[in-house]
Amino acid sequence: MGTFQITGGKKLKGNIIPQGAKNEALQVICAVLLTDEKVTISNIPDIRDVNKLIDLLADLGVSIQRQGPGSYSFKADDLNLDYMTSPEFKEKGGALRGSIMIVGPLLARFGKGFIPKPGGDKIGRRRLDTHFIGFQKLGAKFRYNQDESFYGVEGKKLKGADMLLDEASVTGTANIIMAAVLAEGTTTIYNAACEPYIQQLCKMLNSMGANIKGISSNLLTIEGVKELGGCEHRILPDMIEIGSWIGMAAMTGSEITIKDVCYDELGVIPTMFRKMGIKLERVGDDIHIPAQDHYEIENYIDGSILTIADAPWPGFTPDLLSIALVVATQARGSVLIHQKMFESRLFFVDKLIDMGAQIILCDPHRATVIGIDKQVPLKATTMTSPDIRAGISLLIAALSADGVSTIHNIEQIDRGYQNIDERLRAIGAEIVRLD
Ligand SMILES: CC(=O)N[C@H]1[C@@H](OP(=O)(O)OP(=O)(O)OC[C@H]2O[C@@H](n3ccc(=O)[nH]c3=O)[C@H](O)[C@@H]2O)O[C@H](CO)[C@@H](O)[C@@H]1O
Ligand SMILES: C=C(OP(=O)(O)O)C(=O)O
Repeated sequence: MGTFQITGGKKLKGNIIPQGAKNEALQVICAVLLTDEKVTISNIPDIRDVNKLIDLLADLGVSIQRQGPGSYSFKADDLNLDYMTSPEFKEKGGALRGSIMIVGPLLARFGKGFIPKPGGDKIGRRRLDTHFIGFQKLGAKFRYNQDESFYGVEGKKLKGADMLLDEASVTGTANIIMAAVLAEGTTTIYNAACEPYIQQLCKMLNSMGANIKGISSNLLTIEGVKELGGCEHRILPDMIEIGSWIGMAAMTGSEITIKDVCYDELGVIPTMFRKMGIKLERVGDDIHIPAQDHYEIENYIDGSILTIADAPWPGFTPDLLSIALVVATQARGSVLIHQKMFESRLFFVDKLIDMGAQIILCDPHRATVIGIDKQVPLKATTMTSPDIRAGISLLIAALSADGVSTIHNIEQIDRGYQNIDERLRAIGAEIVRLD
């Protein structure tokens, strides 16, 4: 279990370049399985989850070449499908959430796809019904081995279908799209997720020869094609990292410029941080956050307390709620944080309370934060990162705190943040990685 030791209270200053988006990378890397031609993807983040997925594809027989930093070419022309029933796959395939998205492409191209129950954060129940109901609508047969928690779908000839998803699942939508692009006929997916990750996947698939319409809406129409070819694709900057750096700048009172953010793809994220009183300026395609001693949370027009709640895109992403929560602890004013999607993502507030934050955990989904307006800094402490976004939130708290904090289980942070200690040291943070 790795550990960070952080000496808090330092002002940070400088530029930070966001990594490529983790959740987009996991989708588009799975999409290389849809063709036997070469697919080159750039801006791939060098993080644990993505590297595990790349390893998994290599084990499946995809030839992978590193073209340069963050750039890989993939050629899925000689796959070993028997690997999917091997004990090794049953162990490795379940190590991350994103691996579930190999099932759609394998089903579409080879008529079968298997996966052990996928991992990812333990942040509440994370069902997979949407994925498998979608595959069944396309004509696949589903089976689930409860003893081994092993999922499988088979179907030699998928047929386009109309479907209304039971929920706008991000990975579920991606999986169904990747199955439908090679199905015979037309598929419509209503209540589709439309996060930038999904939009990027659809654009990539169209450049491979797919025919997807309605991109960026919740109604996708897909005309199946016989085969897909190679392409080149660049991953967007990670919007969750960008939000994390905005929060970090505000909490530590630092002046930071986040470079090349693809601002137009950020949806409500900048607005939400502005509602928390954080000044941020768009400069070209950068975000500049000036040093601020105070920031004040806005109330609603009628004077009532602001709620920050997650929702499927274009709503506020659940992956930034923990960060909004930690930022609120040092704001002037109060806010209700309502994590609607996941039921176990707010328990890390105990640690913030130990550090001196004023938070009332109303129930597993809601926490009221009474900001202390930086009158007293948080106190350093020892903590363990329960999940990726709680982990980064605790790290931000530690950077702002008075004294030396220790965070254990930093593998959770490394899952999604590339070289984080080195990048933060480059802008003045005092953070040491202990093994
Ligand atoms: C690898 C990857 O891409 N992971 C992301 C993906 O996970 P993932 O695709 O696994 O998450 P889903 O979108 O399927 O669902 C997330 C949770 O929200 C609930 N739900 C979902 C949609 C909805 O309309 N109502 C609802 O309540 C689900 O029941 C589930 O508990 O999307 C999540 C939601 O943005 C993000 O937190 C994850 O970072
Ligand atoms: C919950 C997340 O990731 P995963 O779906 O991989 O667990 C996340 O990125 O915040």
